[in-house]
Amino acid sequence: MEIVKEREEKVVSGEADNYGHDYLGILVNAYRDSDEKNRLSMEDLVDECKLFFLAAQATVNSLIAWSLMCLAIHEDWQEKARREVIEIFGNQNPDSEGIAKLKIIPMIIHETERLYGQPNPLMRKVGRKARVRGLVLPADIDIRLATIAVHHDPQLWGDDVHLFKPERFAEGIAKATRNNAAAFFPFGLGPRTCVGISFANAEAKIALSMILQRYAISLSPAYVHSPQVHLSLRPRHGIQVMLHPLQ
Ligand code: HEM
Repeated sequence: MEIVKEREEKVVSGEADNYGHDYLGILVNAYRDSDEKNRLSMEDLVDECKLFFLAAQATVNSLIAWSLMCLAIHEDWQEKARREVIEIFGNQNPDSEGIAKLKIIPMIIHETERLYGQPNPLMRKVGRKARVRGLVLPADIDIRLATIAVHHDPQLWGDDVHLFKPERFAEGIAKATRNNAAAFFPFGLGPRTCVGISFANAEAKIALSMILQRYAISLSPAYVHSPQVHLSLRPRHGIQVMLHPLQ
């Protein structure tokens, strides 16, 4: 609320001529909308900020951490990924054109999302009685879609379901799931699919590329594998890796 106040004061004092063009600026604009019908309350503004912070921070943080752990263990994939990154970016910072060309890094990210993705089920309420194949769902019941169970189902992924095998995604998600959209949905499905999906994947691609450009990664002997269910699936004791500068 203090940050919002600061932005408002800058406009009042003439130091700035708008509330900013970032997400917070858009929210402050809506909070100050002259049309009461479109106006956002301060409570909603704060709730939006909390939602974006919680939904965006822990999730991407975990994704990058688990991806690094997988790369530290699977040195062959680390090497393949580094070769791709150097080929595309050299020692320059990743740009959007290069990010679109990455093939190996997205495979690694999807496989990490499959193995270490959202541990909490998606919740839905059944609006009206529905039949799903042989199953009758009465109106008003709550259902929970356990993403992590689906992502670890040997019937969908094979007996090697628990192994880190990015090659599953070599020809994209549709091929990996044999066109079954309900077999892989780390960001949810349908109208309420995560709004941050592209942003999250871009962040992970950039972070992994920049680390691989600079360091060889190996797992510290101090690391204890203990995934913990929280907002995201997080490493209970952190992930201790050793970074060896490449120069
Ligand atoms: C690896 C990273 C992420 C994962 C795995 C993830 C996953 C999800 C999932 C599963 C949902 C619920 C979808 C549903 O109920 O069907 C969701 C919702 C949401 N996510 Fe993400 N998310 C990630 C990153 C982000 C980022 C970076 C942002 C913002 C920049 C974000 C913003 C949101 C918001 C605002 C919602 C609520 C959407 C709604 O209810 O309409 N997420 N996310």
